[in-house]
Amino acid sequence: MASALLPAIDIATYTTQSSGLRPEGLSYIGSVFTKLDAQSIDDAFLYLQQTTGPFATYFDVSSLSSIDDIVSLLDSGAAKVFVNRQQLDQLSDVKNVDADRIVLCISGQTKEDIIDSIAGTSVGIYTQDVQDVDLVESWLKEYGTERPEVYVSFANPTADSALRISKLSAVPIVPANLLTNDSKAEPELINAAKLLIANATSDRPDGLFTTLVTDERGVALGLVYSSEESVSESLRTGRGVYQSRKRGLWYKGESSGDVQELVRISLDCDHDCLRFVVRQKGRGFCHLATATCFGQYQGLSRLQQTLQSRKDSAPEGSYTARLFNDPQMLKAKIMEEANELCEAKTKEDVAFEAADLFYFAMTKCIAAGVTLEDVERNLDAKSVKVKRRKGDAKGPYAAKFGVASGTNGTAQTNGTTEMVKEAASVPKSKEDSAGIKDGRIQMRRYITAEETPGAVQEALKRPSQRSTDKIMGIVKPIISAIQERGDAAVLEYTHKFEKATSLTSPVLKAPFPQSMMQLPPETIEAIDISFENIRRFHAAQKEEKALVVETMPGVVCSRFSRPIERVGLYVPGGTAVLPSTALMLGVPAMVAGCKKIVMATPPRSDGSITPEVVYVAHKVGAESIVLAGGAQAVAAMAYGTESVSKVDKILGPGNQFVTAAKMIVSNDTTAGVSIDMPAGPSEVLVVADATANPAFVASDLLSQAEHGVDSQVILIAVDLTAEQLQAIEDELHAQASALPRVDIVRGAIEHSVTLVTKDINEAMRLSNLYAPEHLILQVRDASSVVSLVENAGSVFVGPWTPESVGDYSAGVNHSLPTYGYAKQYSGVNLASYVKHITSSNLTAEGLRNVGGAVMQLAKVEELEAHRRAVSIRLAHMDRMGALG
Ligand SMILES: NC(=O)c1ccc[n+]([C@@H]2O[C@H](COP(=O)([O-])OP(=O)(O)OC[C@H]3O[C@@H](n4cnc5c(N)ncnc54)[C@H](O)[C@@H]3O)[C@@H](O)[C@H]2O)c1
Ligand SMILES: N[C@H](CO)Cc1c[nH]c[nH+]1
Ligand SMILES: [Zn+2]
Repeated sequence: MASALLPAIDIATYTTQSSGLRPEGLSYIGSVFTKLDAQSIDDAFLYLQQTTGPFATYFDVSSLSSIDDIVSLLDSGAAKVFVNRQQLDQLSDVKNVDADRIVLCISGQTKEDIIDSIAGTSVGIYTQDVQDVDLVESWLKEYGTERPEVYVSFANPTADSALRISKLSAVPIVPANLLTNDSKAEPELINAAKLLIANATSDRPDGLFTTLVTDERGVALGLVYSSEESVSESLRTGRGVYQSRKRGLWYKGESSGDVQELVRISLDCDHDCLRFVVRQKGRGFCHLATATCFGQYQGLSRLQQTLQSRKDSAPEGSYTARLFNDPQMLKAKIMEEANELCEAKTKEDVAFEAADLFYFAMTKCIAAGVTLEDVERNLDAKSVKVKRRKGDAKGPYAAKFGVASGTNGTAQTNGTTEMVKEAASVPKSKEDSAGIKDGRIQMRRYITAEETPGAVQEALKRPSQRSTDKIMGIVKPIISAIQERGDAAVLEYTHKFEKATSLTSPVLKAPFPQSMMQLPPETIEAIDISFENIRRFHAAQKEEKALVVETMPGVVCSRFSRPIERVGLYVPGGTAVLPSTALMLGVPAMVAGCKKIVMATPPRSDGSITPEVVYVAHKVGAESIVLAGGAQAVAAMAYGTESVSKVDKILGPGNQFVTAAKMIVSNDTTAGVSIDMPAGPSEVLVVADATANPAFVASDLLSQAEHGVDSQVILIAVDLTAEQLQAIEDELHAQASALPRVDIVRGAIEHSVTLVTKDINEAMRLSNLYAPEHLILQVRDASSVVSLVENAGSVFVGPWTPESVGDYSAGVNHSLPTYGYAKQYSGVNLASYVKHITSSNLTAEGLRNVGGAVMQLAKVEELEAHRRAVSIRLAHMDRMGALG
């Protein structure tokens, strides 16, 4: 359906234009028109990206030179493009471009000119800057209605010329700044309501227009009548306003409160029925308090209504509410139902299983604030795509079900190395580099010289984390519960999250029973070797002597360190048990001389603790082990409970709940506790040049990718050829496929990237920008590159230094800042366990030397007692003749 009226806008300024229709007023009409040139094309793409809702945008692209830009506009959601003859011919060769999305710009204004111009085409026509409206009117009349859609813009737009064109079923294009929704506005403005219904017909004696009211999904809510006045009022107020045959002008919901927000007004195909699309508020449209005048909503609309009401306030025991509160369970149900739908054979079974899947999928949508209308808008946007995807199954699914996978084909489908090679060849475009075309475990690739700096920065973004607000919303009540109910609350959360329902005490006090640390001798040996290396490296960081400086004769300043008395060490245990983290946190605490070491780690579901962790706790002299994880463990150590000892500082990495809890307690002045740093999902960045061994590079990337799906690994390839890059990618795919945690790796690799740089300087600039937790240098003369490192948690130099030596046994610490915090934080080291105290010690001579400066500054700050503390002493010295 062509629009009854096209407001013309300038996309760069229409949101701020001072007169005429603003964005909301325009949205009621539903479509806008804009003329593009080479300068405004970027604005157009941005506009299409940002504009949601009922706008259909028509672009005059006749002055653009690139046909690719025009196709991209259509692909990005442009409703129609107005093109010149040459562009029309070029577009006819492009697949998937529907003729009804093209309008031909014609120059002449006589009927003969027009017949010539549109010969051989069936697209709409646009005649612009019309001066002689009579002429256009006459050929429009002559043509009748059996003609293509016609769009007309005017050299001097007036209400009269626009109305004349509209009445002949052509579409007037009128500048938005001349349109108004207020019938009482300035006379020089053109009333949009008049234009909208100029071409509407009424078959009723009272002249009212039959009006169908629907919701955004097109579900009929009821039938009413409109007049020019009611349409005008509706546009002015943005509400459903109609013409009641008994009561006159009817502002829907004025007395009942069941008002309607106006979305859009349009005409049907033969102009004898108006359609109002509205958002109904309150109980519903019908006076009988049902959603529609034909009864309650059915099907998906009904499901949406029910789910939304469950989300707003669920009755006790509601299954849907349980799903909202347990995303893992919802995920499991969606997978389960998708599988059952795939297995269903009969018509009945397919309908039954599809209904189940819709229910769980809609629950996911409502939980995320997504409506059916949003989903349908998405479907509509996809349906107008010009550049169609092939639609083959993605790698793992293709491999599992033995079907075609992606555009390049892969080893999974036919096993030919030729095709694998083709898939891995250096990409030319971003789309090629998406890394998702086949079943290979492969990072996205970017050649930095071919990208803008912004695109490279975007590629280096960490995977998005759950919103901080959401995490805080989960963690705060846990912390309050621990503060209020101590041990009982800790146990409750451990029962809930760790499923360790048999546990009756949240703490295990030292000495730990030997039976809890039974280990194979080779494990004991490995822990002992690592323990000793970590001890040595951290002991060497000890400041044995105080730092002493005489700043002026007789003025001696010194600084010495003291261990923090009580430390709480969090050892993660969610996706993997990490006894090595117990070593990394416990050994420096012991070396620093912390008097009380409290360790916390989530217990296993049978209530026991990993024996390796108990063994390490024993070796470092821990006072106790808290058998809890997450925010509850952090809160218990921050505030103390009946059995958990309160600590002064909490250290250790963890997931988002742990990190959020650490931040909250460290900001609570009543807790009196500090933290080490934000240490989240593991990361590694490998810089490799042509001297690097592809197998080594791949193994280092994978060693951090296997930590969790939220891990991220980056390869910066310095001036590598396509073959060298491919060798690394082949290794990565082959090694990853053989790993027990391949599914986790796949998740991590999905948001991991390779950047191909020209030289080592560019590589290091990007590495410093990213500030990785671990930086691996596998380049020629790697030691000399260390001088270029500005930001990194820990650096691994040369081919014989895999990152995992640092994770376990070399001696360096593996508890390191992630998420770019290496720009301002150090990893855990001995200094993390001590505080520094300074002291000053002055002789009488010293006070004479520095006293004048002190007294003068105290005077400036008007702090007389400060000044006197010096002057009294100096006077005393004078009296005593201390210095003569
Ligand atoms: N940066 C470093 O130095 C470093 C070192 C080692 C590990 N890590 C990282 O630490 C992280 C460890 O995370 P993890 O999950 O394996 O273990 P974790 O011990 O940090 O978290 C597990 C705990 O999270 C809590 N939890 C889980 N789901 C919850 C929910 N829905 N609501 C409230 N609490 C919930 C539970 O109490 C559970 O015990 C990984 O990302 C790993 O890469 C980082
Ligand atoms: N690489 C992790 C820190 O990001 C630490 C670790 C423990 N075990 C193995 N790795
Ligand atoms: Zn690791």
